Amino acid sequence: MARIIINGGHRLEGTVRVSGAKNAVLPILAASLLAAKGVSLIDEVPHLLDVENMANTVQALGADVAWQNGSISIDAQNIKSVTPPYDLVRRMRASFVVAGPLLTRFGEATIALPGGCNIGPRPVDLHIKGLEAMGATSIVENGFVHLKAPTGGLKGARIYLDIPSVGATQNIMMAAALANGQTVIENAAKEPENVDLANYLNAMGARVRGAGTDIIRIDGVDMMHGAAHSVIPDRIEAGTFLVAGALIGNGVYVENVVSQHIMSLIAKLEEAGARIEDTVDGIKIWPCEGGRLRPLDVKTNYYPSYPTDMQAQMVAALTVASGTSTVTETVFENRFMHVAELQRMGANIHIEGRTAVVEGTEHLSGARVTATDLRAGAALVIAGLIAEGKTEVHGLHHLDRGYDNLVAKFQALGARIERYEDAMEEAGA
Ligand SMILES: CC(=O)N[C@H]1[C@@H](OP(=O)(O)OP(=O)(O)OC[C@H]2O[C@@H](n3ccc(=O)[nH]c3=O)[C@H](O)[C@@H]2O)O[C@H](CO)[C@@H](O)[C@@H]1O
Ligand SMILES: C=C(OP(=O)(O)O)C(=O)O
Repeated sequence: MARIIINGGHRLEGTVRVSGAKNAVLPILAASLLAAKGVSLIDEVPHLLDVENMANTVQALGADVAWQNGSISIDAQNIKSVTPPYDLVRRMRASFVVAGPLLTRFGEATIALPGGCNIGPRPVDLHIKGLEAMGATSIVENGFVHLKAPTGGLKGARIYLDIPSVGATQNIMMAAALANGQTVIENAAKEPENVDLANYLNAMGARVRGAGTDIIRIDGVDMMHGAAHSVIPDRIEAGTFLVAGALIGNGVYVENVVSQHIMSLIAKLEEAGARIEDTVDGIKIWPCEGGRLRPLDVKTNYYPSYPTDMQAQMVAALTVASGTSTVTETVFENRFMHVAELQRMGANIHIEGRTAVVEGTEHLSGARVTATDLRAGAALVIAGLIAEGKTEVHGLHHLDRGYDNLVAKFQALGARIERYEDAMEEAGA
C-alpha cells in the first residue's frame, strides 16, 4: 500500500518552486470546450490526478488533448458528446463545471450530480439556479442532471448568488460567455482562480468584466476560439510550504507565488511571530525568534479572508504553538477530519461546534496516520516533518489530487521524507 514515511525534526532550507494552481487549471480546461475554432495552449499545468481526470473528461467528450511537459493543448472543434462519463465525474467534484460550457455551446448537457465528499455535502443548487435564470430547464433523474437551453440559446440574466460559490460563479460565467445579451453575477466569488478563468475566457474572445469583485458582467458573444494561457501559481501549495518553513525552516524561499493572493495567511503567520520577506517573485520565511509560534485565532471564509483550503495545515502548525489557539471553519460543514489523526500524534485539540480549540504542546510524536481528504493529507505531512520520530502517512490518493511532486519538493528542502508504493519497496530501501 502506498505511503509516505517521514523522519521528523530535520530543518528545511533552500528554494521551492510552486506549480500552477489546481483550482484555476480545472475550470480553465473545462472552459476550453467553449472554443468552436482554434487550439488552446495552457501552460504552467501542474501534474495532478485532478488535472488528469479533467483532461480525460474533456477528451472523452471529443476534444483532442495533448500533454507536452507542463503544457496541455486542446482542440475542442469536434465535440461529440454532452455527457461526460460518470466514472470520471464521480472522481472529482470540479468536473461539474463542464455543465456551463456544454449547455451554452450545444444547448444541452447531462452531468452526474457530484454528491458530497469527506468535507461536507457540497450541493450544486446555486449552479443550477443560475443556469435556470438564463432560461435553462433542468431535470434530475437517476443521479444525473439534464440541462437544456431554450431554442435560440441561453439568455443573459441578473443572478444574485446566496453564497459567493466559487464553482457556481465559474459555471455561470462560462455559460454567459456565449449567451444572448448581458449577464450580471452579484455576490460573485472573488477568488484569484476565478480571475484567471475570466482572463482566459477573454483571451478566447469572451467579454467578461469585474472578475475579482462582487459583481461580474458578461456580454455574450457569438463564437469563441482557442487561446494561449499561463495558469497562476497555486496559492494553497505556496501556503503549505510557508507553514512548514515557519515551523521548521532555516530560511525557506517559496518561489512563484503572488503574495497578494495569500495576504490573510501572511498576516496570520506574522502575527504568530514568523519572519517574512516578500520579494518580486516569491516569499522567504523563517520561524519565530524563540522557535515556537505564538497562538492564533483563525476563521476561514471566502476570499480574501483566510482560505478553508489552508485550515488543516494551520491546525497542524498550532498544535506546537506556545498557547491555546482557536480555528473556526465557516465554509464547509465537516472539515475537521484531520483532527483525529493529529491526536494520534499527541496533538491536544478538541472540537466545539465549528471551532477547533488547539492547546499547543511542546512536541508531536510520529505515528501511523491516514489522510481523509487533500488538505488533511498536507496537514499530516507538516505534522510528520515537525514530529519526533517516524510518521507514516496513508491515503495518498488524496494528496495526489492536489500536490505536484510534494515529496520531491520537501526532499529538496532537506526533509527526510520518502514515498513507497508497496511494502517490498520499503524493505529493499
Ligand atoms: C475545484 C475548486 O476550485 N475547489 C474549491 C472551490 O470548491 P467549490 O467551488 O465546490 O466551493 P464553493 O465556493 O462552491 O462552496 C462554498 C460553500 O457553498 C456551498 N454551496 C456551493 C454551491 C452550491 O450550489 N450550493 C452551496 O450550498 C458549499 O456547500 C460550501 O459550503 O472553492 C472552495 C471554497 O473556497 C475550496 O475549498 C475548493 O478547493
Ligand atoms: C477542497 C478542495 O478541492 P475540491 O473542491 O476539488 O474538493 C481543495 O483543493 O482543498
